[in-house]
Amino acid sequence: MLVTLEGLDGSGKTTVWERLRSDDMVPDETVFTREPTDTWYGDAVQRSIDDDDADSLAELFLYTADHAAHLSNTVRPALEENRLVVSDRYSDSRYAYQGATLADSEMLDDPLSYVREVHAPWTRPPDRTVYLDLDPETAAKRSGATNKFETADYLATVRDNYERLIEADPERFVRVDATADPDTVYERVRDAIV
Ligand SMILES: Nc1ncnc2c1ncn2[C@@H]1O[C@H](COP(=O)(O)OP(=O)(O)O)[C@@H](O)[C@H]1O
Ligand SMILES: Cc1cn([C@H]2C[C@H](O)[C@@H](COP(=O)(O)OP(=O)(O)O)O2)c(=O)[nH]c1=O
Repeated sequence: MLVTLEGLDGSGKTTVWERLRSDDMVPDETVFTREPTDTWYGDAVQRSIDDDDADSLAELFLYTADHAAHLSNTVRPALEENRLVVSDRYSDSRYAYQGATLADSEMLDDPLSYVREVHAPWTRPPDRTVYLDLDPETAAKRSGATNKFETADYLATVRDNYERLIEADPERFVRVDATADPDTVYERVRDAIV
């Protein structure tokens, strides 16, 4: 089973993901992974994140290349062995974030749909997605605004995009209130996974 953790920067995904790794209730053979990945593809993505002037379309394809390699090298092999895979960010991050960065593009009427279409023929959708729901102001504050994506204005558009994704696929998503205290958030996420 493939479970993904999604939400705005600062919503607490990595905090939960780290804690799940040492939880006895989570099967030992679980694969914990993330996007951007810790590979040279992920390094290329990181360079783009750090470049305030990066071309938005080029950036989409860097993230998408990283996703393709992540699927073939990590996610699909683990699923073939019937292992639980827990990914800190995955395809919905692209739909929500690049859907927002491309919002001003004159070439695309509906960037979110375009990014989904680019993935559709070859991606492997998650079986369950835990969405850590947080308002953009708190998200920007918690994340420390360390990169170009972490402003409340931009994150508001990203959040609207996540809402569109949830509306289109309500069965897959489990919404968790990320303003709750860390222990409560953690228990709700774990209950959604095991
Ligand atoms: N439930 C919570 N309440 C308050 N602060 C939190 C909570 N969960 C995480 N944090 C803090 O918010 C910041 C961002 O958390 P992090 O797990 O890195 O988020 P993300 O991976 O979603 O960007 C960290 O300083 C973390 O300690
Ligand atoms: C995976 C992914 C991340 N991002 C963005 C979100 C983050 O601002 C940045 C780095 O992701 P990440 O390291 O997960 O940041 P955080 O822990 O703060 O949530 O990349 C995208 O824009 N598209 C994507 O497909």
